[in-house]
Amino acid sequence: MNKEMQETKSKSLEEMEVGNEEEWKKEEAHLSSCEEVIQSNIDALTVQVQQMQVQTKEMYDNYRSDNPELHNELVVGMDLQSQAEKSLRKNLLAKDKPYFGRIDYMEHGEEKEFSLYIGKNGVMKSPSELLIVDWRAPIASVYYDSDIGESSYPSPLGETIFVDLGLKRTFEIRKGVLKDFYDANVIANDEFLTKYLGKNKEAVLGEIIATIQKEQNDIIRDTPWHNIVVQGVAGSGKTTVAMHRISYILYNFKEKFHSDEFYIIGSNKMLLNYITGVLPNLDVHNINQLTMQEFFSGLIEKEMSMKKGYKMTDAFQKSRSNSNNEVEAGYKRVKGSLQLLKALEMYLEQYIREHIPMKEIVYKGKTLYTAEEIKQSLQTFKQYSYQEKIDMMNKRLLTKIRNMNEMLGEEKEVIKRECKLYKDYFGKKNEKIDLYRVYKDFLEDLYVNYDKYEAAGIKLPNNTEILQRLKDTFDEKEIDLYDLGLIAIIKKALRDTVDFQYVKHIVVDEAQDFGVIAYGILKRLFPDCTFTIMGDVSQNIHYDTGMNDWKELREQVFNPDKDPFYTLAKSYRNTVEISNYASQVLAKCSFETYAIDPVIRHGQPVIVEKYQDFEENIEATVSYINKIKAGDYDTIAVICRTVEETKTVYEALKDKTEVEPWKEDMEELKFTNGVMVLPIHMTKGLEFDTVILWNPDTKNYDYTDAEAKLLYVAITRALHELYVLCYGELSKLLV
Ligand SMILES: Nc1ncnc2c1ncn2[C@@H]1O[C@H](COP(=O)(O)OP(=O)(O)OP(=O)(O)O)[C@@H](O)[C@H]1O
Repeated sequence: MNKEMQETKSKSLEEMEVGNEEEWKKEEAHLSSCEEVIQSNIDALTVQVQQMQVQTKEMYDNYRSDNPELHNELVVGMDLQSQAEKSLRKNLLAKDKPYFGRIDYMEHGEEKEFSLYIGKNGVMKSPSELLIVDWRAPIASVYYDSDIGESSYPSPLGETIFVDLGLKRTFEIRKGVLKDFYDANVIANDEFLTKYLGKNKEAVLGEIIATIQKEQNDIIRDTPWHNIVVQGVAGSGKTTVAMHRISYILYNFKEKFHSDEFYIIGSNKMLLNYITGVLPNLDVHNINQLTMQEFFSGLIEKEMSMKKGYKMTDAFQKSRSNSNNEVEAGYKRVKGSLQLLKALEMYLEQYIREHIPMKEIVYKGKTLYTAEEIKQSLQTFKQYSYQEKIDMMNKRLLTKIRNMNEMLGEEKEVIKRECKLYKDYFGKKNEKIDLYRVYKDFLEDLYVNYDKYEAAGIKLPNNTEILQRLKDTFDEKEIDLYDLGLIAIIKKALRDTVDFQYVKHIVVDEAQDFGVIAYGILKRLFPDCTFTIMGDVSQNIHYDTGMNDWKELREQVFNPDKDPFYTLAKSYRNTVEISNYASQVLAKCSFETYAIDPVIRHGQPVIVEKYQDFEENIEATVSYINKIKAGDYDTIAVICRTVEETKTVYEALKDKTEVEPWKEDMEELKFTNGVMVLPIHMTKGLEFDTVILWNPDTKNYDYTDAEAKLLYVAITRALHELYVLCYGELSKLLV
């Protein structure tokens, strides 16, 4: 929809909705009374904060570490100051747009109707009187969950409170002026959403607090005490919902969850920057955001020194995502499979058994430990690493030796000497375990002793070429994120467990792109951490390694009885025309797909054009880009199949029209307004006003499930317009 259409649309809505002049006046009066309160809060808090800053400075200047009273005063003073600053910040944020929603409701059994205004931030009129309720508060759930009539919400104490919802109103307020409002019983949901979705796209993910839908609200407000897995079609709001969920959790569970214990994991930096850009707006600060590769390598930081000469491989740089070569495909599948993790765990158990002496310890004629007791002790220290086990067992043994010698009345010197003899009995303190070496040995063992793993029920491919490829790749010092994750497993099992205690919640976006093994590894490394997993198996761009269904993750990594699985079918991003075009691609696949239910928002038809050759295709691309730029849209992507093709197209375009500069290291790319020429895998999770799909011909996209997933990703990046410009024979997936 162009700007003109948008304006006509909102005008007609205004006419429909603002019939009731009296209501309009009341709302205007309410808004200005709120604004007055907010302004007076701001004035009072500004003074308060200034005074507190002076007091805190004084306390600092007079601080003496030997005066505990002064210390306490300083701590309390700083706490009060930060609360006042926070309050001031909230009021300042509320100034231009104090609220977006209102609910009128009556609790069952009560006679009084309450009217609550809901905003991005809660604002108090006085210490005991609420002016605006925060969207994350339990009662605000009613706004998102229900239409007019019966509804309920969970009280902070966990009981369900039933209410009758009499009014649900959404406001449009700009710079403190009421522009419009809509009542839920008057305007159809899709029509209402269309107003929000027709807008141009900035190169940042937006917040949706005014229009969160019930099925999204359920996910946002689900407890952080268990894991959740969300399958949502392209554009169904997975990423947006995940960011709002973080905000919700940090607001409602502040005692238990702190932002620095939260991790957002994504597939590349550009995506991470794009999605986390919304967080400050949602009152979330100091969250960790990392690619999976960075996350794993951070856990084995010391080992990561490049002096070892290992280089990271990028599946896309090297080859196309689907593999015709059986060994290559098999290799990728093993890399992503839980079986490899199980095999490593079996190897590590064996390693520990072989390295810790298990035989009876007889000392001065007396048995200090039977072999069985040693075995049992190891069992007791199960959650500890090999090194920690050794240290604890050595300590226990030394105590026994010391006690025995003391009982025998030995001299101190003798006892010292005896203890020295046994101090490393179970193994050395700070054993220098080379984690890479252990991993290398494991891969060798897998190759040589395949039968042993098979006998233990571990299902590895019975193909020596694949096992050889596993070991050779690592020998050639090529390493990927799964290797890093497995090395982290070795670190936790053999060296120390302390580095693995500070992660409370992990959110993974585009989760389908990682093999299920990545989640197995994370769960083993952080057993007490919970996960929010967001993905769409139809968008798995690492076909052989990533996940093409959720079964294994749900059943083998998580607990399907405890950890809920959600599906999101409504798609908010694309016009109906683009969404239908994407659905047709999925319909050609053999895998089970999830139905897409687009919000009814129409745009221009998808344009599919055929050209003679590369040059003509470039000319057409330039001409469309110029036309689009002259119009209303700000973000444009030319999406190519591979990195090499992207570079060629970029080189051909750059002198003919303005495009974002090329980056050899794609991790340095930043999502900006303007024209970006990108390979498909870099567009994951992003959205653009307009997409030009570059040459989707039969050579670029075979008629396979893997290629269909790639095309589906590319097509669904477009919000308003899609141009398919091809000079080869159009891929069979698109006809
Ligand atoms: N309830 C909503 N109200 C308004 N806009 C919404 C709503 N939910 C999602 N959107 C919009 O839909 C678009 C897609 O959202 P998002 O990127 O979170 O989807 P996604 O499921 O992660 O997509 P993909 O899997 O294709 O990357 C965004 O522009 C987002 O603002």
